[in-house]
Amino acid sequence: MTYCIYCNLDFDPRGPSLVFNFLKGMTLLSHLPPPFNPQVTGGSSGIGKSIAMECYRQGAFITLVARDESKLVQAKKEVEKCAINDKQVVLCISVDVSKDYRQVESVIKQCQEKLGPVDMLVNCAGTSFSGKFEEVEVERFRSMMEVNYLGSVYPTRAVITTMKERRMGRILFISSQAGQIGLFGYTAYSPSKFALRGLAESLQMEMKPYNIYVTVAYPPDTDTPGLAEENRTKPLETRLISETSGVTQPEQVAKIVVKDAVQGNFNSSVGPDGYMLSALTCGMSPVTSITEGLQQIVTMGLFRTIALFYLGSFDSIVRRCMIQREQAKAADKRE
Ligand SMILES: NC(=O)C1=CN([C@@H]2O[C@H](COP(=O)(O)OP(=O)(O)OC[C@H]3O[C@@H](n4cnc5c(N)ncnc54)[C@H](OP(=O)(O)O)[C@@H]3O)[C@@H](O)[C@H]2O)C=CC1
Ligand SMILES: CCCCCCCCCCCCCCCC(=O)[C@@H](N)CO
Repeated sequence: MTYCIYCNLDFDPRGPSLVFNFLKGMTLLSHLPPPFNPQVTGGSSGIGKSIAMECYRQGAFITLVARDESKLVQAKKEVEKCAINDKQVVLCISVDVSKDYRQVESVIKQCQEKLGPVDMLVNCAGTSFSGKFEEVEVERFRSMMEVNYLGSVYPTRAVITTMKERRMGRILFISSQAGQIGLFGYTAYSPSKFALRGLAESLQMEMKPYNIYVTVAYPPDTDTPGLAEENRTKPLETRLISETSGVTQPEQVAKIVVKDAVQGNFNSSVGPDGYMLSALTCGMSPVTSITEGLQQIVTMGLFRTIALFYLGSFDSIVRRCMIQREQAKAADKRE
């Protein structure tokens, strides 16, 4: 038995029976009240910029974090156009979120002094790369983990203490559908996005009693400068497989993920494929509403059946591309 400092009662930290905890785990959440003060890493481009604009439209104070100062200044102007009152401010910080933790911590501290405590951290700084495993430079495996994984750990670590003290906060991680399934061409990228899920699940279990809610978003291909860059090296197989989920607009992704983060939902998915993937890969991830839990239970078998068809078609794409390449090679030799 342990003595509880909050309620002055002798109590057992394991709590009551599993059945009771099952119901308690799904307690309804309180929304983050506006105006909130989000810090958006990767806020100078693509999905991050759209998220900043979406928050600004809801009356938020924003901090944009990225490396390139000219892109930050341009994004600040675009975000400011979405203002709904004249008290709102956009602050820009130029820092590499993946390299030096001390530096990340110090700039975040400075900006909290100016704008007050961050109550929502959006980890969107990231980069993608696709290519065949044996053709990906070895250094790339490390840089992906640095930017996409450590680049989310560092800012989170820098804001969490204040959030815990204030008993309030939201942490949003932008993973990807490629963080739910491993696909041809994503041997360097996918693991860095899967890693965010492990981080998010562990962090959520630690933070829940402090009223801090963690959200992981899994967008499909989204029309951004980052995607255009990735498409320059994308293998045919990766392109054909990704087409299954189509291309979304960053504004649509932003609307969905901001709503989910404000509500405190753990999973945030975009589109019907995204919904199926999230239900199918829910595993032991936290559940944030009774409806969500029931939907997962009821749909699991059906979605796995559908998934087997998808997997079959992906394998067939890979096989056909290989045959096509070998035939082209043989024809080249004959000439
Ligand atoms: N577009 C897509 O199809 C999808 C994207 N995602 C994920 O969403 C996130 C955003 O993607 P997208 O909008 O396409 O990307 P963009 O390339 O358009 O934008 C990336 C942003 O991150 C910043 N950034 C990159 N590296 C660092 C760094 N080391 N330190 C600080 N800031 C950095 C960039 O600014 P700067 O270079 O100046 O630092 C820029 O603001 C990524 O994590 C990506 O993996 C997920 C699913 C689909
Ligand atoms: C029931 C089962 C349903 C299965 C649906 C499967 C759909 C697979 C499509 C995967 C698309 C991967 C997008 C990666 C986006 C990304 O992160 C990069 N573009 C970043 O730039």
